[in-house]
This record gives sequence, structure tokens and C-alpha cells, in this order.
Amino acid sequence: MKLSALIAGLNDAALESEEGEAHVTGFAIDHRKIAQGNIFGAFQGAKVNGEDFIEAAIGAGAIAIVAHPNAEVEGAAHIADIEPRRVFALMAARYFTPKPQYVAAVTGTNGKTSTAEMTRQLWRMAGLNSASIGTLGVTTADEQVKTGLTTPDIVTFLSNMSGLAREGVSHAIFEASSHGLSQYRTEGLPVQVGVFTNLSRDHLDYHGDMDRYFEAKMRLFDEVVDDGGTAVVWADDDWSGPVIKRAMDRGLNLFTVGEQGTSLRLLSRTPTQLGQVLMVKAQGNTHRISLPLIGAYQAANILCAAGAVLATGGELEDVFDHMQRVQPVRGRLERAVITKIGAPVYVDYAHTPDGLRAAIDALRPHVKGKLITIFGAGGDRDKGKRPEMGKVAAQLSDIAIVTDDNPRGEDPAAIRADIMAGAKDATEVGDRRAAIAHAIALAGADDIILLAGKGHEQGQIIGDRVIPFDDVEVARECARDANGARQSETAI
Ligand SMILES: CC(=O)N[C@H]1[C@@H](OP(=O)(O)OP(=O)(O)OC[C@H]2O[C@@H](n3ccc(=O)[nH]c3=O)[C@H](O)[C@@H]2O)O[C@H](CO)[C@@H](O)[C@@H]1O[C@H](C)C(=O)N[C@@H](C)C(=O)N[C@H](CCC(=O)O)C(=O)O
Ligand SMILES: Nc1ncnc2c1ncn2[C@@H]1O[C@H](COP(=O)(O)OP(=O)(O)OP(=O)(O)O)[C@@H](O)[C@H]1O
Ligand SMILES: N[C@H](CCC[C@H](N)C(=O)O)C(=O)O
Ligand SMILES: [Mg+2]
Repeated sequence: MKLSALIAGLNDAALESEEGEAHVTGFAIDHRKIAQGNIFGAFQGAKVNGEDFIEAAIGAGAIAIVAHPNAEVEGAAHIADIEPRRVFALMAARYFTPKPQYVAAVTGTNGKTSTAEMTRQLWRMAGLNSASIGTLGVTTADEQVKTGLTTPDIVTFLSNMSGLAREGVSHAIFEASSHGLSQYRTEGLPVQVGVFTNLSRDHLDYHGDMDRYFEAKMRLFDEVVDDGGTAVVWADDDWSGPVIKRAMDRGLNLFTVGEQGTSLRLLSRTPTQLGQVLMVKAQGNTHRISLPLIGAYQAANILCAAGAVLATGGELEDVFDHMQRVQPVRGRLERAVITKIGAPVYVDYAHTPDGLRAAIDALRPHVKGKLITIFGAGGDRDKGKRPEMGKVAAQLSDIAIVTDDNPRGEDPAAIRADIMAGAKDATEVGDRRAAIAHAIALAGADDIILLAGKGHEQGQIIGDRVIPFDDVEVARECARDANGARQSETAI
């Protein structure tokens, strides 16, 4: 594709005629990935300034640089814009074709992965070739490939979307994280449906305050979803009202779900031993759905997923039927093992105060004895959420054990101290394996252990090392070897 065609109508860069005729061979935002004929996006980042690599990118073969007008570019076309990430995304979106015919995006503090995965499954059960892109990676019916981020960078995102379309995927859903939305990581793709799950404290290290965090999320409805698209909104959250208003101001079709929802109204939710029965009012009729998953939060996510499927042409009766066969999402209230004495250990990805509350609430109706919660908080992430997580876990559990969860560049003891400040009477066991073994040793036959924070993760990030660690596997090992914990994380 010619450079002139990629920027026509997007940017008024005055290209020399031979610059415009240049054949573009690809896009990169990291100068180390530039090949001859690529376009380099030079962005100011949180750690470094991408503009510092412009010369090196041109040396490596970049024929055009998308960068702020103040950037210095010599020896390649300068596509200057005050929002270079956006222009770069829109150009790349013209390059990476084809695209899946139906695309939905889900945002919210918690529930994005679950909703995306459930939507993918519901589409699949309807016989559609579907995929999702998010925290679990790029997931299709046949495989899962990790990308490392919830919302990957724009080049990875668009190239994967077009790869999926080439493989025949017609229906795709992606997780739009607040970082991803504010960095224009998912721009330029026709998106017919935007889904909002909820908003609560997270990532304030990056966004500063809740209002700015909310605004970052709202770009989904203000700009990313197409004109005439649909907003599927969980109606029972404190922030649902403002989200609905934004979607209406934009003129999107509104599809609300939940107890306060009008499109799918949740009339009641009755926990059963292995799941729950939902009574849902839709299109004037009441439907009984037997959901094979426990917890109010999973009911919320499946209703959001149903909304996304209905907004992309799904039939109501089919969707309700398929909901009864949905498979658990990896690492979300996943039962890892039952200890020798009979206590189930559930692994969950709760890593915010609200997520912890949701996971504990989900298990509470199933606990006859004590609920033992093991959790930590990530390093180099929002510090303010730590005492709040401590408070929720200590108040709502019978026993709370504070441990390590990806300390990254921080001192793990300091992170635990931040959590302990809010966690009255909690026990502190830094080594995660030892904490799990401790809980298993404490648990009686009527107790339930909740192992929160890492879900599907496969490693403990300490400094810049990743030590293999899978909560499900470690819980099984500790349950098998109930007399003692093996110490593998000697570095902590
Ligand atoms: C704070 C943040 O979001 N950072 C992400 C962002 O980095 P950045 O743009 O600030 O990059 P930077 O490292 O300062 O570099 C600036 C630019 O110079 C370029 N560069 C840099 C070095 C070099 O040698 N050459 C070069 O060209 C970089 O490619 C970049 O374009 O863009 C990078 C490329 O896409 C991401 O890898 C990086 O994720 C970091 C590692 C990260 O930890 N991100 C987390 C917080 C994140 O994004 N999380 C969200 C939400 C999680 C959730 O709640 O689900 C997610 O979507 O995963
Ligand atoms: N609808 C919900 N309401 C409240 N809490 C939820 C909800 N859905 C999930 N959670 C909690 O949040 C955890 C993470 O869920 P999930 O992975 O679906 O969210 P996410 O938004 O994708 O998270 P991330 O921001 O890390 O990508 C779950 O394990 C659960 O504890
Ligand atoms: N996507 C989230 C996941 C957090 C999971 C938890 N295990 C942690 O490391 O804090 C983040 O990067 O903030
Ligand atoms: Mg996710």
C-alpha cells in the first residue's frame, strides 16, 4: 500500500511526491522492530520518549515517522499530529485488512475477561466462528496465544484482528482496558458493540483519580464504538447512570442488563450447589436459566455477554439455552482441588477491593464453616487499593492471609505492610506457596479456601524475573503434600 493512500483524509502532511508513492511494508512502535519500508510511531511514553529513537528507526529503514509536530525528523516523511498515537492507529487500521465482520469491545474495572470469554463461547455455541483478545491472550475455538497485556499494543492488536478474519473469524470481542483506551491501542476497527461491566477503584497510579479513570473508559462509548452502534450496560453499578447518559448523548442503541436493566431484567438469582438459577425478564416474558457457575458476579458477566450476542444478531431463546452450557473461565472461581480433609480451594483473579468482595460474596453461600482468603497486591500498581483490599478481605472472611502477588520492582514486605494497615487481625505469610500450605493446614472439612489475585497467571514477577508459579498447580501440590510447604520462592 502507498503511504499517500494510508494518510489520505487523516492527516494533511505535505509529502514530497516520491514520499507519497513509497510502498509501506508494515508498522512498528518499537524502533527495534523496524524493517525496511515500515512506518514508525514515535510516542512519548511513561518510561521513555519514543522520539529519541527516530534516527535509529530511519537508519533501520523507516520511511515515515508518525510523531508530535515538535519531534525532529530528518530523512523520512514526518506525519505530524498532536495526537500521534491516534493517527498512527487509523493508518495502521487501513493497512491491516480484512477485519472480522462483527466486533464488540468490553470495558470496566472487573469482568472484562469473563464477559469476553463468555461472549466468545455463546457465539461459538450459535455456530459462529468467534474469537476474543484480552488478558488470556488471543483465544479461538482451537487455541490461545498470549500477548502479555490485556489490551495489546496497536500493531499486535490490528495484525491479530486481521489474522483472525483471514482464518474465517466473523465475530470478535476484545477487552478495552483503560490504559489501552487512553493510549489508542484499539483504534480504527469498526466496533458495533461496547459493553460496560462496572467501575471501582483500580489503576489510580496511572489515571490519578476516579473521574479521570472514568473518562478514559468512556472513550469507548464516545469514540470507539461506531455511530449507530449499541451500548450494553450493566445497570446495577454506581457508575451505570453516567455511562447510560454518555451512550444516550452519543445516540447509541441502549441495551441495559441487571436488576435495574430493562433489556434483560434480572428478577431473581438463587444459588444452587454447583451453580445458580436466574429468572430473567426479556421482551415481555420471564425465562428461567440454570447457570452452571456460582456467584453474582458471574451472573452479571453472562448477562453482559448475552447482551453483546443479542446486539450482534443472536436469538433470545438460543442465547438463554446456550447460557446453560457455558464453561468456566480459567482462573475465575476455578476449583483447583479439594484438600484431604475436604475443603475446596478456589482460585480467583480478584485483584481489586471490589473484585475481592465479589469473589468472597460468591463463595459465602457455599461455606458451612470458615472462609479462608489468601491474597496480596501487585507491585508498581495503585498503592491506594492495598489497605482497601485488606479491609474487604479481613471483614468478609473468617481468616485472611496476606501474601505476595507480583511484587515487581517493589519491596514485597512494604506491599504487605500497606495491605496489613487495612486488614485487622490478618495473618502475614510472604511466601505464596507457604501461605497456601498454611491455609490448607488450617482448613477443616466445612471450610472453603479462596486463593485470590493470580487466576490464570503462570508466574510470580519479582523484580524483572518471572518465577513459574501457577496457583492451581501449587494448591494441588500443597494439598497432596499437606504436611509441609516446599519453599521455591527463596528470593522473596
Ligand atoms: C503504562 C503503560 O501502559 N505502558 C505501556 C505502554 O508503554 P509506553 O507507551 O508508556 O512506553 P515506554 O516504554 O515509555 O516507551 C515509549 C515508546 O518508545 C518505544 N521504544 C522504547 C524503547 C526502545 O528501545 N525503543 C522504542 O521504540 C516504545 O515502544 C514506546 O512506543 O505501551 C507499551 C507498548 O504497548 C506497553 O508495553 C506498556 O505496558 C507496560 C509494560 C505495562 O505494564 N502496562 C500495564 C499497566 C497495562 O497496560 N495494563 C493494562 C490494564 C490491565 C488490566 O487492568 O487489565 C493492559 O491493557 O494490559
Ligand atoms: N462483574 C463483576 N463484578 C465484580 N467483580 C467481578 C466481576 N467480574 C469479575 N469480578 C472479579 O474480578 C476478577 C477478575 O475478573 P476478570 O478477569 O473477568 O476481570 P477483568 O476486568 O478482565 O480484569 P483485568 O483488568 O485484570 O483484565 C474476578 O476473578 C472476580 O473476582
Ligand atoms: N491487569 C492487572 C492484573 C493484576 C493482577 C495481579 N496479579 C497483579 O499483578 O497486580 C494489572 O496489571 O494491574
Ligand atoms: Mg482482563
